[in-house]
Amino acid sequence: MTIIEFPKDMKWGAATASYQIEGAVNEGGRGVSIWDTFSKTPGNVVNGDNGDVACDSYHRYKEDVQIMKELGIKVYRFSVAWPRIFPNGTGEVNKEGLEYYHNLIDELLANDIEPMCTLYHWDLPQILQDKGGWGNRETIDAFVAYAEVMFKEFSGKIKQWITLNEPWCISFLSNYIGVHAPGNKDLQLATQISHHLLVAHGKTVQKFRDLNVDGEIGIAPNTTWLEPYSNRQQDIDACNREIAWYLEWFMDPVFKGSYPQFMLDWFANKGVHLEIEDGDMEVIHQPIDFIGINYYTGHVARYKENESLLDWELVELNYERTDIGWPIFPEGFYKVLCRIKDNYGDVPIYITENGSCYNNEVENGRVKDVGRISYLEQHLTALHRAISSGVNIKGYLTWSLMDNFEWAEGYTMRFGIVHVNYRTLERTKKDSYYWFKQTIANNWFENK
Ligand SMILES: CCOCCOc1ccc(-c2cn(C[C@@H]3NC[C@@H](O)[C@H]3O)nn2)cc1
Repeated sequence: MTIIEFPKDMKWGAATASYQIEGAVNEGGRGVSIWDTFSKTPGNVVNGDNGDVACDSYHRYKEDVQIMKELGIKVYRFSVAWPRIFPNGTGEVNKEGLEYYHNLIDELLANDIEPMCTLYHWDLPQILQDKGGWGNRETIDAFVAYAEVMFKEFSGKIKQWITLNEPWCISFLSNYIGVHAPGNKDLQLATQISHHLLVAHGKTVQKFRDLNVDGEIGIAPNTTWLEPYSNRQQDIDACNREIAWYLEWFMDPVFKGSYPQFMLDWFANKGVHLEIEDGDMEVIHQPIDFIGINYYTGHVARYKENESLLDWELVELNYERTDIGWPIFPEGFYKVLCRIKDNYGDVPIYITENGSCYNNEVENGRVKDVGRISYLEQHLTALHRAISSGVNIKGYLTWSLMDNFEWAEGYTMRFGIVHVNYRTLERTKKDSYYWFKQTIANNWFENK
């Protein structure tokens, strides 16, 4: 038995996102988002699920905040739906949208919970997509204008801001692989979008500084880990390319002011020509206050010529998997955090998403999600190893507070520590909720 104890100032929290929990898509003056369009296009989402109702948090946020308060979290990460603030993407501000988020934030503050606000968690106003979306440089300034309204409206209430959630998903998953909205399958477009996203991030950080907003600002890349199957250089290089595709492709421009040259060369060999305007890299290279790191899973892989985009293949070693099929790979969590420290030094890091999919249902009023508790034990141990190795971890927010709309998987995949009955919208705290509550209260847990 080993006690895993965290630093005294560790901030514990939970995370959600607007399109995944709010519902009320036609209320409060909200405009249409690309996920409304994508989810209602047949074949894109399992069972044809969509976010029309989701967890109905738009109406039930007070109940949700009480669940957070009982949990004992210090910080709650949520995202703002851009189409609630600018229904048409730009132009007239929707006051009802601002009012909803004031009500949510006031409820959090009244219960001594700090709001961590993600400005963009994938629900782009459809009207902007109709004009090219993130593939159109004009969307950059539309995003900065939206962020400016949010900064001016909520400065003083929100002290931690995240510009973009998972830029790899926004660019490559959604515009090259094509399984998320808007569903393009174009490497040139996706790579150019990744650049526009970084410019939007940098210009937003500049605006944040210019407005002298009280608080901190960061960005939340999603990460993965590929462990080389052998110590052959080709296996090591192949795994490095995939890890860099999620991490250094985005964080090197932010922290070093340039893209990784080996990745630029790789994309050039695939016919990609990145349009970089004068001053773009300087704008992207704005100092930020923290990084939000999202980590779920890793794999073992090896080089395979002409296989997929980056010439690697998975090697099946029968790791235990969660119900969504992702291997349970806590070693990768530890290693990617150490890689971030090696790359970028002591930048403060919040784990803004880590969690697992287990689809246990309610039985006699209880949800025995033992798999999720085991996942948390393994990944919090990996996190503790990283802290012990000198990684500057400031907080851990689990994904997710509650079961919700898991994008292309719809409602079939449950990531919450609170179960949601999507027919009745009843919330049921899972065994993992009580385990996490005790861990937060103790600031330690026992590894058996
Ligand atoms: C068919 C080929 O497919 C290639 C990989 O396809 C995916 C799909 C999904 C993910 C994915 C989903 N999540 C969880 C979310 N993070 C943000 C929050 O909104 C959570 O819901 N993280 N990563 C990655 C890769």
